[in-house]
Amino acid sequence: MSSILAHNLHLEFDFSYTSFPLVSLSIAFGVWLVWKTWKLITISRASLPLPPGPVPLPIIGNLHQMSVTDQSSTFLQWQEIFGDLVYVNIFGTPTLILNSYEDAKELLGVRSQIYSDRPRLSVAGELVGWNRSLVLGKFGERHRTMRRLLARSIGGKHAQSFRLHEEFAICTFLLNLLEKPRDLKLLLSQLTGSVVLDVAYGHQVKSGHDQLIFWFRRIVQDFYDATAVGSIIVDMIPALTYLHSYIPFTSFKKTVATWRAHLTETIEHPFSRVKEQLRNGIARTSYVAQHLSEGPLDFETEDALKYSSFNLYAGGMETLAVALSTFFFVVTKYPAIQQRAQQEIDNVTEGKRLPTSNDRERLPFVEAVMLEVLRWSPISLPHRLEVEDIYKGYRIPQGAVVYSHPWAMSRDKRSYTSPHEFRPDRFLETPKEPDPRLFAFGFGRRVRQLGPICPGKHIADDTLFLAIALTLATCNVTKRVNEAGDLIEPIPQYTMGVVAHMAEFDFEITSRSDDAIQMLTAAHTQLGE
Ligand code: HEM
Repeated sequence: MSSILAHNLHLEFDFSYTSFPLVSLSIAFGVWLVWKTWKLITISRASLPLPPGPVPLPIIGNLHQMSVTDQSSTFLQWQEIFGDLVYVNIFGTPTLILNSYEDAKELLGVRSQIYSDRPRLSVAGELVGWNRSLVLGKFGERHRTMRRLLARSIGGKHAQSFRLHEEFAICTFLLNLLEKPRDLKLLLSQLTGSVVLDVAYGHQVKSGHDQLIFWFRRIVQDFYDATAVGSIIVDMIPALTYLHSYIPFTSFKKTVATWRAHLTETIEHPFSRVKEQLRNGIARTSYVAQHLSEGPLDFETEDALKYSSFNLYAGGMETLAVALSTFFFVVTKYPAIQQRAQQEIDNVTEGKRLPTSNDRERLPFVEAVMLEVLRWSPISLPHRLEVEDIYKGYRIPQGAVVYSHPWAMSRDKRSYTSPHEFRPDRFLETPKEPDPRLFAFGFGRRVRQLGPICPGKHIADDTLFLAIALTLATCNVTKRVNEAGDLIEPIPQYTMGVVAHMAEFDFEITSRSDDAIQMLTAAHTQLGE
């Protein structure tokens, strides 16, 4: 046995010894081949064209062609000229606009591993501190930890444990709106702020002067200011970030310090309060309470929990409010749609109780109204490509900011007939037109939702449905009559910004019956404990 082994060893030695020059040669050839192939690939990659787009100017690129107030219209015009993939350069930052669902699904979904980072914002991110949050943080392990925590608490069926939170906030909203219809915008932001703060921290908003809502509104405003025109220059030329610290007495430094202090206060305070409530055994069900009560968390996990909880307000407050203001607009404008949906609800509840989420399957038209509302006013957040990519024969440079453009997807004639019409039946006919939830909540890895796709989409879906169903069940929304006695026809107008808002419009709201008010009041009292 041992001799066989020795023989074999000897043979092996012999073989390698005699062929040494040959082996070295083949290694050298292999290295040369790899180098040559790599060179060829990089040269051929570099020679690939960028996707088509408008001609840029030196230094500022296409900045001068971007509308500050109506970005979407500019994108739509470019789509007409250049097609679904449009490439622009904004002050040196390569930027790709994805106008079709298929391209967004492939790049941001299938290739999410390299397309899930967020653009760097020097002022709001690094200087103020938003870069530790979910929405502006670097895509990596910390981001994944946050997403795991969220998925385990508010993702999928877990979202159902917050339905009573949502009902309370909606009943409060409707009772207030019936008293002050002119305050729709304010009351909507109170409603949606209240839903997300209750989900995040178990905090019920009971008055218009809520301290937590005040803090959160303040940091959102700070964020908008920190990403406004002046700050964008710093974002484009990051070196300026460091310059600021050498310029003495600049008011900018003070402003940034104030923004930072606001952010810290808003992140720390509600989190500590839940901890205290847990110690005293009085914490309500919430995202933070659920995770903290599972036992002591290590430092990184607790920090991830803290930063992801504060992001729920930033992610959910305005988006929900925009969708609901679209709903109020369409029921004002299209009375026939309102009556048909009310009839459907009355058939199920017989007007004797309020509709709940359990009625959803028996309210297909109300569901279709909700889907059409989502289709009408979609939003998106930019992604950032981490390494160079090739797609459809085009080179997409590393660091490119990638925008999915959901307005183009929702108005795409290839997917929707008469896309500019508000027509809920499109989701009831056979074949059904595509469900807008496929793009309205963004793109990313769908499996276990670890990519940047909206983590609050189930909460949003539940809240939208409930708010729409409860409003239709208890209220009549009508056009206002002007002094000459004519009906004021609402016109759909959006003000574009980070999120597109429905411009204010005239409407009247009355309760459908005394019973409706009683049911709302009873639910509000019962749930507000
Ligand atoms: C109608 C309502 C809503 C819409 C249309 C919406 C839509 C979106 C979209 C398009 C994104 C960007 C996804 C991407 O990067 O591709 C997003 C992200 C996000 N949403 Fe929502 N959302 C809604 C409601 C909510 C709610 C209620 C919450 C919280 C409970 C929430 C929390 C978030 C957060 C935290 C992010 C950032 C995720 C990340 O960067 O990983 N959203 N949402």
